[in-house]
Amino acid sequence: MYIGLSSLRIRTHFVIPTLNHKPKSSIFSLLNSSFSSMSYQKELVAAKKAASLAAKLCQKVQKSLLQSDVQSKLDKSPVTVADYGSQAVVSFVLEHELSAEPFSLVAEEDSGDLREDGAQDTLERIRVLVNDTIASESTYSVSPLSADGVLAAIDSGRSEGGAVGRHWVLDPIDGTKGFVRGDQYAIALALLDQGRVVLGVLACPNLPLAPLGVQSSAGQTGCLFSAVLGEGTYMESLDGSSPVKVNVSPTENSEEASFFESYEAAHSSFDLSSSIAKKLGVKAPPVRIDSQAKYGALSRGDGAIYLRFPKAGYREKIWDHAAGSIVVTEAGGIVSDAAGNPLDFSKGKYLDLYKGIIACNQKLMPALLKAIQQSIEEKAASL
Ligand SMILES: Nc1ncnc2c1ncn2[C@@H]1O[C@H](COP(=O)(O)O)[C@@H](O)[C@H]1OP(=O)(O)O
Ligand SMILES: [Mg+2]
Ligand SMILES: [Mg+2]
Ligand SMILES: [Mg+2]
Repeated sequence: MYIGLSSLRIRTHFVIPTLNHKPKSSIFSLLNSSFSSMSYQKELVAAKKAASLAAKLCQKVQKSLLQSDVQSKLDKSPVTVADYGSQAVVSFVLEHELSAEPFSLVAEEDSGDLREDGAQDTLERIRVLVNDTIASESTYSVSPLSADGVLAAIDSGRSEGGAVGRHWVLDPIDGTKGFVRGDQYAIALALLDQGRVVLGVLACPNLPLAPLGVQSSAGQTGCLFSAVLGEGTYMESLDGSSPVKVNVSPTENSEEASFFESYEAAHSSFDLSSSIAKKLGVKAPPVRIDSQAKYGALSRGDGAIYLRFPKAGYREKIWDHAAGSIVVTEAGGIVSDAAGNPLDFSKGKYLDLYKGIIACNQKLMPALLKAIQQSIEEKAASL
């Protein structure tokens, strides 16, 4: 159902919940029951193993990152040996663990630059990293990958995704700028089934296990979030601990709700988020961290709202939100575009959306959508 708010049509999640939120109408119930009767346990085990191993590789590289490890892509964004290595490891583990299933992977990186003249040293560094990481997993007794094997593993991420069949969706390092800075980043892996996210895993090697802002005595970092449709969201330590169920903040009071946004000012309009926060009466300053670690932190209630408004013309990719969105929705939250429309992961690599991406709990959503619309109108009027 939509309500008119000025010229914008706003989908009222709080009236008709998304498919993840036990909708009442019969068509939604039918759809949901057909998905929830499916088990994704084997896929979940494989995804957790793949993301954890890739996290090991990334942690090793981040500890001693060399200047030569970081390159620039055509769009000027950074890519490192760890982005490539992580993609190769995830691709290898998924194919190995799920060899009986058809395999389709939509992933951020491709091997184009690594096949150029002069990239041999970088490729060799990646090959050694990938083989060392795979060898550290005692259940794999496979011969080491050749350079061609590594290139092929990276390139198995070339699928376009879509609304038919199953597709894995991977960001091997989400938040590469944070990774290079020594800050937050995530390995984000999700599974689409008939265009819908049914499973998501987020490995966040630098995220404290204790809630942000709370000092734990041990100060342990490294979280693994996982979610399967209809089964809730769980967090465990990347070092191995029992998963605990997590939930988004239950707050109904927007004045006490803190919000997350990008660390990088180029990734999101801070002006717009500040205007929205002011309208909601938010008192706390924004919590700015890189990557989908924001979705993980939101899923366990560290903050209550996530705001992301990229510059006009920037197209969001599915691997930047697929895992994070199910981690939040299965923890009881809502993820939508700035007009309240659910994100549609069935259209290939890109998300078509209005203005940006927001997330919070169901009770805060109506006030948040209203504040966003007012702020957008005021900004347009001031131009
Ligand atoms: N100009 C941009 N605007 C918005 N997001 C961007 C931009 N350039 C890269 N990104 C992507 O934004 C995400 C991280 O943003 P943030 O930390 O702000 O949430 C990453 O997925 C990053 O890609 P990448 O996966 O290559 O790091
Ligand atoms: Mg990138
Ligand atoms: Mg990304
Ligand atoms: Mg990335």
